[in-house]
Amino acid sequence: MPPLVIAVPKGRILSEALPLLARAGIRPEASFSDENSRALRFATDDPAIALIRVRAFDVATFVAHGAAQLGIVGSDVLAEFDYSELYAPVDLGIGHCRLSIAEPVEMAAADDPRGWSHVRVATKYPHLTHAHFARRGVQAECVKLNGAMELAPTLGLAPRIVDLVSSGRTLKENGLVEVERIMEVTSRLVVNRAAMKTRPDVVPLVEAFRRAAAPATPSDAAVAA
Ligand SMILES: Nc1ncnc2c1ncn2[C@@H]1O[C@H](COP(=O)(O)OP(=O)(O)OP(=O)(O)O)[C@@H](O)[C@H]1O
Ligand SMILES: O=P(O)(O)OC[C@H]1O[C@H](OP(=O)(O)OP(=O)(O)O)[C@H](O)[C@@H]1O
Repeated sequence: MPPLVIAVPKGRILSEALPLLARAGIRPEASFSDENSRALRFATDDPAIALIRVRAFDVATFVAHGAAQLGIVGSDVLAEFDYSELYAPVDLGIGHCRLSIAEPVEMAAADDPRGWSHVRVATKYPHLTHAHFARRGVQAECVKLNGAMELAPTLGLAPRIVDLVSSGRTLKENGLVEVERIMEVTSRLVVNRAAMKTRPDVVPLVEAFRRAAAPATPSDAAVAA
């Protein structure tokens, strides 16, 4: 049987994913945690498990198509793609943020979201944005960007944005405020549904991730002390 491939996002999730992989008993070769390495596929100390490092938005695509059997991906990306081939059995409790609508501070002072009937929005999440506004009976026109959404209002690209917010610092430093939350986001373990049925090595690994993600209870801490 070929090695099981786990897709892990490069960028900000990687640093939070490393301790989680260690707790799940997955020990990658040293270059995996080196952001400067140009390698994309990495061995682990278990010849039956390999890791690939891909863009956060591509993790879902690799796993949905069976190119990787498991992956770590934000629930924002999962909701944006909505792949039926993906099963997301474990909330990994990392990558906490939220997807929100934001607009310039001055605009927010005189704006009432309940009065919106049509909005033009810059976002990396056109599907989620359309779906959210459609539920509210608002027609949304999306300008798709892949980053730096916060520039859109001041440069006249779109008066509002839909983007991820964590500390709120990026919004603040660009003169924007959050006016509505769309969803809370954490990273999930995703599994290719067909691989789950056909490969006996998938379920034990899902269980290893489940144990690795479980928050330590006070009694665990007492045992450890
Ligand atoms: N500010 C944040 N705080 C916590 N988690 C975040 C934050 N921003 C993004 N995330 C999570 O990390 C994932 C990847 O983030 P993002 O899309 O910004 O990619 P990136 O790490 O900048 O890499 P890329 O170069 O592929 O865009 C998101 O899908 C989301 O789940
Ligand atoms: O509320 P904050 O803590 O400031 O975080 C929010 C920022 O984090 C994400 O971008 P990221 O840093 O991943 O860069 P990107 O624009 O390249 O995706 C997101 O797109 C915001 O810009």
